[in-house]
Amino acid sequence: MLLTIEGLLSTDEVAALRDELSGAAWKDGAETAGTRSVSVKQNLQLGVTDPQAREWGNGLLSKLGRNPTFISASLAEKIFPPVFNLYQDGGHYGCHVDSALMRVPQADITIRSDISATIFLSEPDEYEGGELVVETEYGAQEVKLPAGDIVLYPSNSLHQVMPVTKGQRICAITWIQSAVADTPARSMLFDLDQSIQSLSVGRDKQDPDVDRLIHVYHNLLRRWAQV
Ligand SMILES: O=C(O)CCC(=O)C(=O)O
Ligand SMILES: [Fe+2]
Repeated sequence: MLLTIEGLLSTDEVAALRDELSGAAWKDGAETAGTRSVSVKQNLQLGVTDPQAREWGNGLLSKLGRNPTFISASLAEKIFPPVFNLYQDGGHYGCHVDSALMRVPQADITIRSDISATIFLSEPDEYEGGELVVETEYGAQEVKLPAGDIVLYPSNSLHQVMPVTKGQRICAITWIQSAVADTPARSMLFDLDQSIQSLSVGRDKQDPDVDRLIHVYHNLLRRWAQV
């Protein structure tokens, strides 16, 4: 499931974050690449060990934690502290799948990456190239979203960031361990939840049909969730 959520951050929130990031001490992203992906990764990064990045990342985590679509789609159990990426001068990230297990530095936590997420912090007209290309069961999909939007995709999908040939592409990325690791199961739960939400509108609070669907939702979640 490849899902985009519009307006996770408002225009003002993006502007404030961009302002802070403009003075940040960016590091070579190759330092944090896995042994194989190091050969395909060319960007600048602000990692979890940077106290300021940690603080800005926490701001993003609280936005995610309050977004109903994100909550319903991800069923997040654990979220990796967001990392900030900057691509420029041909910077790119070649085709890869994300590492399955990610240890959170300075914390005794390991996260299994079920879902990968990119929060776009540059407007599409600020840079050329830089599309996030994700292989899906229906073929490759190119993603280049307005600043403040987020895309979620399964971490086991092959994906790449095309070279940024002009301007700068700044984004935040994170990985989510979901209570439901299986993508098709999680996707069905999301569809069911979305339908329950829209069917509930204008109906009695105790509508028996909506109630039955809610019971089905929870009983499927009980069957599939691992916590
Ligand atoms: O910048 C992006 O949109 C994704 C980057 C990526 O795939 C990664 O850092 O693993
Ligand atoms: Fe990736």
